[in-house]
Amino acid sequence: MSIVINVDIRRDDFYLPVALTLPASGVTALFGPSGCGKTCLLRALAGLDRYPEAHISFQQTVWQDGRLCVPAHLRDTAMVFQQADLFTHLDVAGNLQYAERRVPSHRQKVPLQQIIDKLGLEPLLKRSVEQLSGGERQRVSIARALCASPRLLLMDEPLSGLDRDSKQRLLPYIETVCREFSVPIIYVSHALDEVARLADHLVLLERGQVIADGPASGMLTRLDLALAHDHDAESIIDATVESHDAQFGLSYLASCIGRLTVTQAALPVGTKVRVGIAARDVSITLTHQQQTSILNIFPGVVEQIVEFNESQVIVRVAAGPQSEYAVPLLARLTRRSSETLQLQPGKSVFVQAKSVALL
Ligand SMILES: Nc1ncnc2c1ncn2[C@@H]1O[C@H](COP(=O)(O)OP(=O)(O)OP(=O)(O)O)[C@@H](O)[C@H]1O
Repeated sequence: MSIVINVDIRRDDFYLPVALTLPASGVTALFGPSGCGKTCLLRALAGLDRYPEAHISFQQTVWQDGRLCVPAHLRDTAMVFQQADLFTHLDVAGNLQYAERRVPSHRQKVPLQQIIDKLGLEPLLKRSVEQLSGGERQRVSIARALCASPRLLLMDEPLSGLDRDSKQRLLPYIETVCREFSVPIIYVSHALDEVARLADHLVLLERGQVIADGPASGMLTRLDLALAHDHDAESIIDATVESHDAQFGLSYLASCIGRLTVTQAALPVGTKVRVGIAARDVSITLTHQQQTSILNIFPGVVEQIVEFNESQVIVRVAAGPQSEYAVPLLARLTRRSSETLQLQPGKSVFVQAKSVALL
């Protein structure tokens, strides 16, 4: 099941050739700097802008094949923009009901109450739009988009107008939408922290060019891409809450590289989470250290080493139980340490993560 996009985007002197096959599940982030063409690509997918000779299909449905073009309102997509465009003359409930009424009768509707419950909107239903905070408005916008029972949700920097706290509060709701309603999301952003938290698949754009695309954990740690060279570069790991240790204020997570230890999280056992490990917080040893304060230590094998600056290198290690090194992790070390340990591709090592953060 995939989304196929073949389109040459032309806007005055801007040109972006796109040939992508994306998964029709999970969150796919379109990531890149301002002006690289993220919104243009999203609009082409939504059918808001048309380009001749394009081929766009969603699962088995062809949305455009050259001149044959399904108009935007028949593509079963819904959009959430940077600024919530809610009807100000209606209260929150009115906005949701309006969207729900517009779903064509042949389409299966997502029950409105389910959307209200999952997005925690019950206390806001009678509020006028003007009485909502920025974060609440965006939450209502997401709910309204869901009321349209879309097969694909398109989000254009939905968090960029919000402060840090509002953003942190809204992010879990976006995950909820994708998981609980099984709606794939195409998510435009130029914020690396949002992408690390949300994306399953990542499309990297630079001005007028699709640089690369692939599963997010691999893309964030590819040493030939700029993301791994960012000062705040991190590796991501999907995990499940396994148990809590109240005595020490810790939580233990099951992941495919082994058991992770994090600061105790108020999450039920079984909750799916994602953790981030900053490259600057990872060190490498040749033997499994026993007498150390570090709790997160995993075996791995060095895949690649590149220069970060004149004194530091970035090492990409495939970590996990031997014979199935599954997860790429980045470590930023001094060049001197790398030479002292004689690190080279293929060498077996242990990665030690000083800090593992729930995203
Ligand atoms: N309607 C238009 N007419 C002419 N040029 C346009 C039009 N829309 C976009 N462009 C140009 O296309 C390029 C890509 O724009 P786009 O909005 O897709 O970038 P973006 O990556 O979404 O940027 P941002 O993160 O700032 O929103 C830019 O150079 C922009 O000026």
